[in-house]
Amino acid sequence: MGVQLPPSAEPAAIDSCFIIPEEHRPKTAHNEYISSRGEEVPVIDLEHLRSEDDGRRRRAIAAIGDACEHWGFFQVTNHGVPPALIDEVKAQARRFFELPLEEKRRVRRTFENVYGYYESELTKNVRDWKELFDYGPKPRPDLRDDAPENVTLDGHNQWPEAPPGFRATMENWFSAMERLGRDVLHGISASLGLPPTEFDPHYANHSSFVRLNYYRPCPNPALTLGVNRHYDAGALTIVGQDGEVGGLQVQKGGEWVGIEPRRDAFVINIGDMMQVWSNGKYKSPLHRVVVNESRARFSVPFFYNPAYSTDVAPVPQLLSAGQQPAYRPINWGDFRSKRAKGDYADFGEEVQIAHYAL
Ligand SMILES: O=C(O)CCC(=O)C(=O)O
Ligand SMILES: [Fe+2]
Repeated sequence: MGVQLPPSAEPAAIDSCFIIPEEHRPKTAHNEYISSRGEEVPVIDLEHLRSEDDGRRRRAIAAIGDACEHWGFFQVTNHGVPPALIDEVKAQARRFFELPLEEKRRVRRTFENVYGYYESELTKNVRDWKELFDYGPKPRPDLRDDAPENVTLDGHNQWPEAPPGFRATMENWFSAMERLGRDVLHGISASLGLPPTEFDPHYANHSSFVRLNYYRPCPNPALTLGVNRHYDAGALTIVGQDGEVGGLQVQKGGEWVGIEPRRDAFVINIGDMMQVWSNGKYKSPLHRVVVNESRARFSVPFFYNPAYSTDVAPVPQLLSAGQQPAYRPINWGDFRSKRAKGDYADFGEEVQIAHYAL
């Protein structure tokens, strides 16, 4: 006798534009955070980086190096970002994403201006199960957002009228992320055996931006992804995670491992440009976001990237005598614009750093 499933056990239908090919569908749930080998993404106390105690500082730097080599991901605690600001950003983002669609579309991003609201980002040419809002630096805060001085290669910031105070909160957040980005970058640089300030000259006119991500509950999370598998193109990403709802996963040893959401931590991952600078010692990790049936998830990555004019190449001091660089120089602005095109439409294979390997 056949077993009759109750109707509620039938998988719910979702629009086909969100459905990803069978072999890339998620098998690891949003709330699994330990690998089959019992490993977890390392957590590093940033306080130790500021310590007067040499031994402590060296151990923290070594832990960063180890995490960058073996995971490409780590979490940082004692990061110095005020908890009240973190709560405010989450509350403002939630208020914004809960606005009616027509309201959000008033600040919709366009092909010419990547900043603003977007509800249909494509990663690997499938639609991601999420909404986002991007904004970037404002070199001249005293001038209008669309003044020529504030228009970059990416466009200019567009701010919604509601919720009240949204813009001020997000501008404070940008400054807090610049400070944290610099601290983490110094730690990573030191972990490579370089002066902590090695990369600072490339950051005078940095091209960093903030993304607010909102992942609604999904009736069939097994068929889709919040963000499909990808490498971050830039140097360094700092992710403020939803303190409760997990979903971010990194691939390690052929297995997808979830990153535990912690209220007291930021998630750091390195990107393609750091892989090139380190001559492949540090690996830009493949990662993705899975969604779930019952709870919305919020995240706020800060992509801490060098100036667009930067030619990124393996740092010569990291090459031992006679060793050849593994990559030819990559102009960051050029690489970024090629990669970004894949966000809008199917332009065929996305540009990857493998194309620059020597
Ligand atoms: O939502 C997250 O935790 C991370 C999203 C992500 O990987 C990205 O936006 O590049
Ligand atoms: Fe990412």
